[in-house]
Amino acid sequence: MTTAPTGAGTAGTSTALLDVRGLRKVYQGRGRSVEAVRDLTFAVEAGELVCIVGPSGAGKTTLLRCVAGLLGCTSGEVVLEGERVTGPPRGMAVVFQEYGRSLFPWMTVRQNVERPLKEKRVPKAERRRLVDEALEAVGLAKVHDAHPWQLSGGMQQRVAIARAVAYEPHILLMDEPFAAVDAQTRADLEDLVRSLWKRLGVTVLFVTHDIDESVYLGQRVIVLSNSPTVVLEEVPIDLPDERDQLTTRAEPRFAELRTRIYKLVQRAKDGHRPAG
Ligand SMILES: Nc1ncnc2c1ncn2[C@@H]1O[C@H](COP(=O)(O)OP(=O)(O)OP(=O)(O)O)[C@@H](O)[C@H]1O
Repeated sequence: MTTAPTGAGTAGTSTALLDVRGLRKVYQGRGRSVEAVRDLTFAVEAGELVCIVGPSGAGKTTLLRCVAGLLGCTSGEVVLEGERVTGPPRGMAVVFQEYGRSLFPWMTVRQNVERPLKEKRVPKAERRRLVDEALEAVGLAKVHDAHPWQLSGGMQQRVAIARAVAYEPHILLMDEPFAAVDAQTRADLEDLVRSLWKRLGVTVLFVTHDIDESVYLGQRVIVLSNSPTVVLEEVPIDLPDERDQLTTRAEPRFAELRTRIYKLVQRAKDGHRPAG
Protein backbone atom coordinates (compact mmCIF):
# COMPACT_ATOMS: atom_id res chain seq x y z
CA MET A 1 0.00 0.00 0.00
CA THR A 2 1.16 3.53 -0.65
CA THR A 3 1.45 5.65 2.44
CA ALA A 4 2.97 8.98 1.52
CA PRO A 5 0.70 10.86 -0.85
CA THR A 6 2.35 13.37 -3.13
CA GLY A 7 0.39 16.36 -4.31
CA ALA A 8 -0.68 16.97 -0.75
CA GLY A 9 0.12 19.47 1.98
CA THR A 10 -0.32 19.16 5.72
CA ALA A 11 -3.80 19.79 7.07
CA GLY A 12 -5.49 19.54 10.47
CA THR A 13 -5.93 16.15 12.11
CA SER A 14 -8.97 14.15 11.07
CA THR A 15 -10.30 10.71 11.85
CA ALA A 16 -11.98 10.21 8.46
CA LEU A 17 -9.97 8.88 5.52
CA LEU A 18 -11.45 11.55 3.25
CA ASP A 19 -12.75 14.92 4.38
CA VAL A 20 -14.41 17.31 1.96
CA ARG A 21 -14.78 20.63 3.74
CA GLY A 22 -16.70 23.59 2.39
CA LEU A 23 -15.73 22.73 -1.18
CA ARG A 24 -16.65 25.42 -3.69
CA LYS A 25 -15.83 25.39 -7.39
CA VAL A 26 -16.39 28.28 -9.75
CA TYR A 27 -15.39 27.75 -13.38
CA GLN A 28 -13.96 30.95 -14.83
CA GLY A 29 -14.60 31.45 -18.51
CA ARG A 30 -14.11 34.41 -20.82
CA GLY A 31 -16.49 37.06 -19.52
CA ARG A 32 -18.56 34.61 -17.47
CA SER A 33 -18.21 32.36 -14.48
CA VAL A 34 -20.19 29.26 -13.48
CA GLU A 35 -20.57 28.37 -9.82
CA ALA A 36 -20.81 24.61 -10.21
CA VAL A 37 -20.35 23.62 -6.57
CA ARG A 38 -21.30 26.00 -3.76
CA ASP A 39 -20.55 24.30 -0.47
CA LEU A 40 -19.95 20.58 -0.10
CA THR A 41 -19.02 19.07 3.22
CA PHE A 42 -18.93 15.34 3.95
CA ALA A 43 -16.56 12.69 5.25
CA VAL A 44 -15.81 9.12 4.22
CA GLU A 45 -14.44 6.70 6.79
CA ALA A 46 -11.74 4.17 5.93
CA GLY A 47 -13.27 1.05 4.38
CA GLU A 48 -16.62 2.65 3.53
CA LEU A 49 -18.42 2.33 0.20
CA VAL A 50 -20.22 5.63 -0.36
CA CYS A 51 -22.30 6.54 -3.42
CA ILE A 52 -23.04 10.02 -4.68
CA VAL A 53 -26.17 10.77 -6.69
CA GLY A 54 -27.75 13.97 -7.87
CA PRO A 55 -29.52 15.51 -10.85
CA SER A 56 -27.72 15.85 -14.15
CA GLY A 57 -25.36 18.81 -14.01
CA ALA A 58 -25.31 18.75 -10.18
CA GLY A 59 -21.54 18.86 -10.12
CA LYS A 60 -20.81 15.18 -9.47
CA THR A 61 -17.92 15.06 -11.92
CA THR A 62 -16.63 18.42 -10.71
CA LEU A 63 -16.64 17.10 -7.13
CA LEU A 64 -14.82 13.92 -8.10
CA ARG A 65 -12.18 15.80 -10.09
CA CYS A 66 -11.55 18.09 -7.11
CA VAL A 67 -11.28 15.08 -4.79
CA ALA A 68 -8.86 13.43 -7.26
CA GLY A 69 -6.68 16.53 -7.30
CA LEU A 70 -7.26 16.98 -11.04
CA LEU A 71 -9.05 20.28 -10.52
CA GLY A 72 -8.31 22.99 -7.97
CA CYS A 73 -11.04 24.10 -5.54
CA THR A 74 -12.06 27.77 -5.57
CA SER A 75 -12.37 27.56 -1.78
CA GLY A 76 -12.65 24.90 0.88
CA GLU A 77 -10.44 21.85 0.90
CA VAL A 78 -10.17 18.13 0.31
CA VAL A 79 -8.20 16.24 2.93
CA LEU A 80 -7.06 12.67 2.37
CA GLU A 81 -5.44 10.77 5.22
CA GLY A 82 -4.78 14.03 7.03
CA GLU A 83 -3.08 15.65 4.04
CA ARG A 84 -4.58 18.43 1.99
CA VAL A 85 -5.01 17.37 -1.65
CA THR A 86 -3.27 19.74 -4.06
CA GLY A 87 -2.61 17.28 -6.92
CA PRO A 88 -3.29 13.61 -7.69
CA PRO A 89 -2.52 11.78 -4.42
CA ARG A 90 -0.52 8.57 -4.57
CA GLY A 91 -2.96 6.66 -2.37
CA MET A 92 -5.84 7.15 -4.80
CA ALA A 93 -6.96 5.52 -8.04
CA VAL A 94 -9.74 6.69 -10.35
CA VAL A 95 -11.97 4.78 -12.79
CA PHE A 96 -13.79 6.95 -15.31
CA GLN A 97 -16.77 6.26 -17.52
CA GLU A 98 -14.78 6.45 -20.77
CA TYR A 99 -12.78 3.23 -20.49
CA GLY A 100 -12.02 3.42 -24.20
CA ARG A 101 -10.11 6.63 -23.72
CA SER A 102 -8.44 5.65 -20.46
CA LEU A 103 -6.66 2.57 -21.86
CA PHE A 104 -3.71 2.72 -24.23
CA PRO A 105 -4.71 0.83 -27.41
CA TRP A 106 -1.13 -0.03 -28.40
CA MET A 107 -0.47 -1.73 -25.06
CA THR A 108 -1.66 -5.20 -24.05
CA VAL A 109 -4.03 -5.67 -21.14
CA ARG A 110 -1.08 -6.60 -18.93
CA GLN A 111 0.94 -3.57 -19.97
CA ASN A 112 -2.01 -1.26 -19.31
CA VAL A 113 -2.46 -2.63 -15.80
CA GLU A 114 1.27 -2.57 -15.13
CA ARG A 115 1.94 0.97 -16.29
CA PRO A 116 1.02 2.88 -13.09
CA LEU A 117 3.06 0.37 -11.08
CA LYS A 118 6.10 1.14 -13.22
CA GLU A 119 5.53 4.83 -12.61
CA LYS A 120 5.32 4.05 -8.89
CA ARG A 121 8.66 2.21 -9.29
CA VAL A 122 7.34 -1.08 -7.94
CA PRO A 123 10.01 -3.77 -8.45
CA LYS A 124 9.46 -6.15 -11.40
CA ALA A 125 8.61 -9.34 -9.49
CA GLU A 126 6.17 -7.46 -7.28
CA ARG A 127 4.62 -5.84 -10.37
CA ARG A 128 4.05 -9.21 -11.94
CA ARG A 129 2.37 -10.53 -8.80
CA LEU A 130 0.10 -7.48 -8.45
CA VAL A 131 -0.92 -7.54 -12.12
CA ASP A 132 -1.59 -11.31 -12.05
CA GLU A 133 -3.71 -10.97 -8.91
CA ALA A 134 -5.69 -8.01 -10.27
CA LEU A 135 -6.39 -9.70 -13.61
CA GLU A 136 -7.44 -12.86 -11.82
CA ALA A 137 -9.74 -10.85 -9.52
CA VAL A 138 -11.58 -9.25 -12.45
CA GLY A 139 -11.70 -12.50 -14.47
CA LEU A 140 -9.30 -11.44 -17.22
CA ALA A 141 -6.27 -13.64 -16.55
CA LYS A 142 -6.79 -15.49 -19.86
CA VAL A 143 -6.72 -12.35 -22.02
CA HIS A 144 -3.69 -10.67 -20.46
CA ASP A 145 -1.88 -10.39 -23.79
CA ALA A 146 -4.86 -9.10 -25.81
CA HIS A 147 -5.16 -5.45 -26.75
CA PRO A 148 -8.07 -3.37 -25.39
CA TRP A 149 -9.65 -3.00 -28.82
CA GLN A 150 -9.99 -6.77 -29.03
CA LEU A 151 -12.23 -6.78 -25.94
CA SER A 152 -15.88 -5.90 -25.31
CA GLY A 153 -16.76 -2.65 -23.52
CA GLY A 154 -17.43 -4.50 -20.27
CA MET A 155 -14.07 -6.28 -20.48
CA GLN A 156 -12.29 -3.01 -21.16
CA GLN A 157 -13.87 -1.54 -18.05
CA ARG A 158 -12.64 -4.60 -16.14
CA VAL A 159 -9.12 -3.78 -17.35
CA ALA A 160 -9.53 -0.24 -15.99
CA ILE A 161 -10.73 -1.67 -12.67
CA ALA A 162 -7.83 -4.16 -12.58
CA ARG A 163 -5.40 -1.30 -13.20
CA ALA A 164 -6.91 0.65 -10.30
CA VAL A 165 -6.90 -2.35 -7.98
CA ALA A 166 -3.33 -3.44 -8.83
CA TYR A 167 -2.17 -0.01 -7.74
CA GLU A 168 -3.38 -0.89 -4.20
CA PRO A 169 -5.05 2.44 -3.57
CA HIS A 170 -6.35 3.42 -0.15
CA ILE A 171 -9.31 5.01 -1.90
CA LEU A 172 -10.91 4.22 -5.23
CA LEU A 173 -12.94 6.93 -6.98
CA MET A 174 -15.39 5.82 -9.64
CA ASP A 175 -17.16 8.32 -11.89
CA GLU A 176 -20.22 6.71 -13.51
CA PRO A 177 -17.99 3.79 -14.49
CA PHE A 178 -20.78 1.57 -15.88
CA ALA A 179 -22.86 4.16 -17.71
CA ALA A 180 -21.69 2.98 -21.12
CA VAL A 181 -22.15 -0.79 -20.75
CA ASP A 182 -25.25 -2.96 -21.23
CA ALA A 183 -27.52 -3.84 -18.30
CA GLN A 184 -26.27 -7.42 -17.81
CA THR A 185 -22.62 -6.38 -17.88
CA ARG A 186 -23.43 -3.53 -15.56
CA ALA A 187 -24.93 -5.92 -12.99
CA ASP A 188 -21.82 -8.14 -13.20
CA LEU A 189 -19.51 -5.14 -12.75
CA GLU A 190 -21.53 -3.91 -9.75
CA ASP A 191 -21.04 -7.30 -8.12
CA LEU A 192 -17.35 -7.16 -9.01
CA VAL A 193 -16.99 -3.81 -7.24
CA ARG A 194 -18.78 -5.10 -4.13
CA SER A 195 -16.63 -8.24 -4.01
CA LEU A 196 -13.35 -6.34 -4.55
CA TRP A 197 -14.35 -3.79 -1.94
CA LYS A 198 -15.03 -6.53 0.60
CA ARG A 199 -11.95 -8.54 -0.21
CA LEU A 200 -9.47 -5.67 -0.34
CA GLY A 201 -10.97 -3.41 2.31
CA VAL A 202 -10.48 -0.43 -0.01
CA THR A 203 -12.52 2.74 0.53
CA VAL A 204 -14.78 3.49 -2.45
CA LEU A 205 -16.42 6.75 -3.51
CA PHE A 206 -18.78 5.91 -6.36
CA VAL A 207 -20.58 8.55 -8.43
CA THR A 208 -23.64 7.44 -10.37
CA HIS A 209 -26.80 8.90 -11.84
CA ASP A 210 -28.52 5.53 -11.34
CA ILE A 211 -30.51 5.51 -8.10
CA ASP A 212 -30.97 1.71 -8.02
CA GLU A 213 -27.24 1.25 -8.50
CA SER A 214 -26.47 3.60 -5.59
CA VAL A 215 -28.80 1.65 -3.26
CA TYR A 216 -27.49 -1.74 -4.41
CA LEU A 217 -23.83 -0.78 -3.99
CA GLY A 218 -23.62 1.70 -1.16
CA GLN A 219 -23.47 1.63 2.60
CA ARG A 220 -24.50 5.27 2.40
CA VAL A 221 -25.81 7.49 -0.38
CA ILE A 222 -25.06 11.21 -0.49
CA VAL A 223 -27.72 13.07 -2.46
CA LEU A 224 -26.62 16.35 -4.01
CA SER A 225 -28.79 19.37 -4.74
CA ASN A 226 -28.83 20.86 -8.19
CA SER A 227 -26.07 23.30 -9.12
CA PRO A 228 -24.70 25.38 -7.36
CA THR A 229 -24.36 22.24 -5.32
CA VAL A 230 -24.68 21.44 -1.64
CA VAL A 231 -25.39 18.13 0.13
CA LEU A 232 -29.16 17.67 0.20
CA GLU A 233 -29.20 14.60 2.42
CA GLU A 234 -27.18 11.55 3.40
CA VAL A 235 -29.13 8.28 3.41
CA PRO A 236 -27.73 5.24 5.26
CA ILE A 237 -28.37 2.02 3.32
CA ASP A 238 -29.41 -0.47 5.99
CA LEU A 239 -29.61 -3.49 3.68
CA PRO A 240 -27.84 -6.72 4.67
CA ASP A 241 -24.18 -6.77 3.74
CA GLU A 242 -24.60 -9.87 1.56
CA ARG A 243 -26.24 -8.55 -1.59
CA ASP A 244 -27.17 -10.18 -4.84
CA GLN A 245 -28.90 -8.83 -7.88
CA LEU A 246 -32.09 -10.86 -7.53
CA THR A 247 -32.89 -11.08 -3.83
CA THR A 248 -31.55 -7.67 -2.73
CA ARG A 249 -33.40 -5.79 -5.44
CA ALA A 250 -36.61 -7.70 -4.59
CA GLU A 251 -36.50 -6.76 -0.89
CA PRO A 252 -39.18 -4.34 0.34
CA ARG A 253 -36.47 -2.29 2.08
CA PHE A 254 -34.65 -1.88 -1.25
CA ALA A 255 -37.84 -0.46 -2.77
CA GLU A 256 -38.31 1.90 0.20
CA LEU A 257 -34.77 3.22 -0.07
CA ARG A 258 -34.89 3.71 -3.84
CA THR A 259 -38.24 5.52 -3.48
CA ARG A 260 -36.80 7.80 -0.81
CA ILE A 261 -33.72 8.65 -2.88
CA TYR A 262 -35.77 9.02 -6.06
CA LYS A 263 -37.99 11.57 -4.29
CA LEU A 264 -34.94 13.43 -2.99
CA VAL A 265 -33.44 13.64 -6.47
CA GLN A 266 -36.78 14.87 -7.83
CA ARG A 267 -36.85 17.54 -5.15
CA ALA A 268 -33.27 18.46 -6.02
CA LYS A 269 -34.28 18.86 -9.66
CA ASP A 270 -37.09 21.17 -8.52
CA GLY A 271 -34.49 23.35 -6.84
CA HIS A 272 -35.10 22.21 -3.25
CA ARG A 273 -32.21 23.10 -0.89
CA PRO A 274 -31.61 21.89 2.66
CA ALA A 275 -33.00 24.07 5.45
CA GLY A 276 -30.55 26.60 6.91
N1 LIG B 1 -15.05 23.28 -17.72
C1 LIG B 1 -16.21 23.87 -17.40
N2 LIG B 1 -16.40 25.17 -17.62
C2 LIG B 1 -17.57 25.78 -17.27
N3 LIG B 1 -18.59 25.13 -16.67
C3 LIG B 1 -18.45 23.82 -16.43
C4 LIG B 1 -17.27 23.11 -16.77
N4 LIG B 1 -17.42 21.81 -16.41
C5 LIG B 1 -18.64 21.72 -15.84
N5 LIG B 1 -19.26 22.92 -15.86
C6 LIG B 1 -20.60 23.23 -15.33
O1 LIG B 1 -20.62 22.85 -13.96
C7 LIG B 1 -21.86 22.24 -13.61
C8 LIG B 1 -21.61 20.86 -13.06
O2 LIG B 1 -21.09 20.00 -14.09
P1 LIG B 1 -20.65 18.51 -13.82
O3 LIG B 1 -20.20 17.92 -15.10
O4 LIG B 1 -19.71 18.46 -12.67
O5 LIG B 1 -22.05 17.86 -13.36
P2 LIG B 1 -22.49 16.32 -13.28
O6 LIG B 1 -23.37 16.21 -12.08
O7 LIG B 1 -21.31 15.44 -13.33
O8 LIG B 1 -23.34 16.18 -14.61
P3 LIG B 1 -23.88 14.85 -15.36
O9 LIG B 1 -24.70 14.09 -14.37
O10 LIG B 1 -24.73 15.40 -16.45
O11 LIG B 1 -22.68 14.09 -15.83
C9 LIG B 1 -22.71 22.28 -14.87
O12 LIG B 1 -23.52 23.41 -14.81
C10 LIG B 1 -21.69 22.39 -15.99
O13 LIG B 1 -22.23 23.05 -17.09
